[in-house]
Amino acid sequence: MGDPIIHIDHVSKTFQTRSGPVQALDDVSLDFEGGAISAVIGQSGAGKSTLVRLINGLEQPTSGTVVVKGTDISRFTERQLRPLRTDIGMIFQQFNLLNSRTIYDNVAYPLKLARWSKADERARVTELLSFVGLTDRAWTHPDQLSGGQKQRVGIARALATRPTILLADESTSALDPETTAGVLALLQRINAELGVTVIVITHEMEVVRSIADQVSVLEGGHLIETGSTREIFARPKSETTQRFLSTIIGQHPGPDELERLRRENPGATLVDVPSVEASAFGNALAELGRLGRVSFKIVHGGVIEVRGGALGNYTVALSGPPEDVAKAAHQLNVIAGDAVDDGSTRTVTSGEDN
Ligand SMILES: Nc1ncnc2c1ncn2[C@@H]1O[C@H](COP(=O)(O)OP(=O)(O)OP(=O)(O)O)[C@@H](O)[C@H]1O
Repeated sequence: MGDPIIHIDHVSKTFQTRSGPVQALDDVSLDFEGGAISAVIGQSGAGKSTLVRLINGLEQPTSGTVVVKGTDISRFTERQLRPLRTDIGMIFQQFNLLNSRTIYDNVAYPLKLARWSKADERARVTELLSFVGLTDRAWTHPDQLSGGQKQRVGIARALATRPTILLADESTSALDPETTAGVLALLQRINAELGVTVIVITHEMEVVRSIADQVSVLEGGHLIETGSTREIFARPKSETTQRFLSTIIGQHPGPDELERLRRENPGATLVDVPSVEASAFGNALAELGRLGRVSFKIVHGGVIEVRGGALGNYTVALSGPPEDVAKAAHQLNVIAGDAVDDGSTRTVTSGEDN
């Protein structure tokens, strides 16, 4: 990893409320890589929005430091924060557009605040509306647009002052899956074509899967996992991450499914292979094929595409002479052992149980 563009160092944030202090973040240390798309995932109340507000200086940490592009902004005044605000664009779940203004004026708004000349403003807004595919809607109002189009206006506005960092706080949570895919594709273009560092805050693993290079998992104000998306998807350490993953990756069979699989595969040994690279799994199956006397069938699971490859969870039914089946189960253990730290491939039911 290169130099982090944002460095969060032992940050805690406590809010004083009438019913007592609320610790929104507890000793969080986290780096965001410049030029990457990073995601922060967590359930409601995990501390995601608080983290975003610390990055753009809307909140100050109770302790610890927030360093943006080498500058500690933790104790900055409003005046000191001004240049940072134009360098960090922000998009929101509810779009936050000005309904009484045209699309053009919404996008031009930050440029007016930054006192751009009329000519520069016009050129920039024209360029941005073309980039987000809304040139023909410049003179309409937000209430005439669909949710996806409104978010595109939000994105154009966020990019107006040419920020190098874009914070997207639940930017697709109000959108249907198809529209979400369009907005995520746009965020990828912003990252790839404009070189903008994108930080996506979400409670949806599907958003992480489809665009994030890196992911950090927050729970109850604690950072419980951080790393490359591929690594975390292949080796989820915490139960929370596993739960998030189970929403998108083929799950391990539950007790009822296991019962059904046993009924449908009498005499077979069922082996569960968690979160393994699809290519490694394919190679392992080819090896099993060479054992000759073992027949195998994938009876449960699924494969997902993540940045840089495919990962899957599989349950395999093995049948044949017991010693060969044991050997085959061992081979599956070996590939999963490469994939997960605890080598947690398990034989969930052996042929002898039936
Ligand atoms: N200004 C505030 N005053 C008091 N408590 C706050 C404030 N902001 C956040 N909190 C509390 O801090 C905790 C973390 O909130 P935060 O909004 O950061 O979580 P989140 O992960 O973004 O959740 P959500 O997705 O629901 O917004 C919650 O318990 C919340 O009630």
